[in-house]
Amino acid sequence: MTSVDQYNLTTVINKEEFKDYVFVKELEVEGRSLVAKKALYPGDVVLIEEPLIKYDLKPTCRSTKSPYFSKKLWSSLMAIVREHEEPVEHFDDFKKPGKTDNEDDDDNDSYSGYSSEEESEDEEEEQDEAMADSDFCPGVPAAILAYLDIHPPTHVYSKIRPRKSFKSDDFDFFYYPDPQQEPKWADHKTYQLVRDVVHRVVKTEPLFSHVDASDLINFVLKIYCNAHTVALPRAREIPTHSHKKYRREIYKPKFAENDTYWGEDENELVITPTITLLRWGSKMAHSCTPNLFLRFEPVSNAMVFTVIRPLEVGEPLSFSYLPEDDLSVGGLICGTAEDRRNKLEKFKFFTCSCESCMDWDWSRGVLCKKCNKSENYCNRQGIWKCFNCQNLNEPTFIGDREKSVTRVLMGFASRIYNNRINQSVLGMLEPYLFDLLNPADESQVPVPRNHWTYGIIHSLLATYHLYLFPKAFGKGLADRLGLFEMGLKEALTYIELFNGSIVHHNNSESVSHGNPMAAFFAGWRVLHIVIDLVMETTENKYANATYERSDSESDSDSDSDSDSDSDSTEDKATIKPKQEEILVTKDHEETTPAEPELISLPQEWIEPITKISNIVTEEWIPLIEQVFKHHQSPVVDDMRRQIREFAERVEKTSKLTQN
Ligand SMILES: C[S@@+](CC[C@H](N)C(=O)[O-])C[C@H]1O[C@@H](n2cnc3c(N)ncnc32)[C@H](O)[C@@H]1O
Repeated sequence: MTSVDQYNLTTVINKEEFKDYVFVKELEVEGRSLVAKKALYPGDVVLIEEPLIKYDLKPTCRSTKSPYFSKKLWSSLMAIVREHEEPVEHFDDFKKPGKTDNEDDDDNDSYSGYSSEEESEDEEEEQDEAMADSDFCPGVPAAILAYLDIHPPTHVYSKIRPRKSFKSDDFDFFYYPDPQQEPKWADHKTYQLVRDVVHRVVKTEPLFSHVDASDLINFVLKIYCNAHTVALPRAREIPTHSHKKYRREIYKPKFAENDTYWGEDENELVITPTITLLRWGSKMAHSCTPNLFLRFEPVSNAMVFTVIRPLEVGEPLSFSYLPEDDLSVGGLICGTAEDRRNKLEKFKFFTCSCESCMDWDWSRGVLCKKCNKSENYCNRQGIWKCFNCQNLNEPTFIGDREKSVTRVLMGFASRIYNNRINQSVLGMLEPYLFDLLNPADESQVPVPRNHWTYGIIHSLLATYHLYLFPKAFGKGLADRLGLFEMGLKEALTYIELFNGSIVHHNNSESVSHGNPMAAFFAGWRVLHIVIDLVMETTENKYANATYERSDSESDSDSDSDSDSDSDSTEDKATIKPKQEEILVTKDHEETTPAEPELISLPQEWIEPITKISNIVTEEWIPLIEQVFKHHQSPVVDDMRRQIREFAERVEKTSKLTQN
């Protein structure tokens, strides 16, 4: 074991704690890694580090961040990479319920009820996007462009001042697959792609004529093996209702000082992906159930690594190299262990041997053909076993069915959460998702309860019933159709499934921990919709209202108000809450909403909402409070405050109903 102060610590901001908390150790499988020097506890911040290099993954103009960017060069780099890479499957390809992969979808318009003009514009947009992003685009072009920051082409752009000057050995500290050391890498497809692309770029692009091809190949490989992708928020939209507005008012000044990269409300953020390479952050092993949580703070320009579960002396520190979001297959939330391993082998050059990958794949429970329970799991060797009847039999669902369910779900999720939902997708969503759970075609296997896709189906259904449908067709109609009750039960199913990861597996056969932070942030997507709905529904928004009437209005309009149609009524008439009763203006323009008059929740909502509230307050809040106890985040503080207000509101309004 070696002390970290034997090495260069210039990029480390919390040097004292870092030296006190970790050692460098050569591990048998993971190689050089950081291990705990003393017992560590949730909330301990082991490393705060500035990146050695940071650049845009998708540069769009010449800027201080991308001084060598030009549209021509970028298109040329993208075209070279695409020429060398294999075509990839995209998830946005929908088929109707009951249709097989090979059937034509030419009656799509009559099914969705939308014009073909609108449809074809969407298709064009999608094709553009599919062209723009592929497995190695824009990753490889962006890394190649970033290399010019380190080795500037002085012969062409003598006027561009380098952003930062690098020492000749700055990049020696990073692992990369080197075929000269280990000949097996010469056959790795990603290695071959990078090698061929770089040779072509150096040969054909004048800006790269001074570049040593093998140094650039190594640099791109070091980026792939060691760098982090950080999604920074770029712009924020105006909040829509007073509760959100109030939240934003208190949140805005803090946000300007400090920020985290996973954002507050994905629907309101435009994200710009940034690549960062950290000298020490890159020395931690990967785990699919990591013991550290990683976030970026733009103001201090630093990555922060926080402990999320207790670590014993000598235990390796780990974080996830894989995406933690709920949109990427092969990340911590979506996909199977096999998907994760394939991704790590392709992009990170290793076969994962973390505790989760050595365990049974608990995210992939499929139906046992013998006992018909979704308790059949697979191990690393591809052996299936039923944990209910112990049978080692051939399971159902895996193969084409699993692939097509995955493709459909990720297609919907990507459209919904990237704000690319049109009316055609909106029309398909519910029948499609219901069909996955109860297929009209009896030869199709329903999605099993213990398969990861079951949770995603419920998150999408909850989003549809609680948010998308009411937004498109009105809350009154959603209420009359009982969609809120349905959506709340779906939200509960989703949150209960994630709670399994928050408190980790208690199955006696399991050796792996869960993914509490990833589960918390993915769960938030649905939780915040539930919170907004409950807060809005339990406030009497007409309590302090005045009724203003314009002269032109006829008397017959006056009786048109009813609870269930409140949205449309609000549009037509002029019922306005009194401004001064909503916002109490204080000396320094600080605004506080007036105490709302509370109204009861509908009786049928109470059970699912109370269960959701109990889970998040008893399990999630203590976890978040521990993890952020030494290093606060305004984004998480705000989430926590919202959860507390929600729990209080649920308690108060459930009593109202009981009275
Ligand atoms: C970012 S580097 C980690 C530091 C590296 N060991 C070094 O010496 O610089 C990633 C490499 O560490 C090893 N590694 C990290 N996590 C691993 C895991 N869970 N299973 C197997 N190898 C792992 C792999 O060799 C991988 O390519």
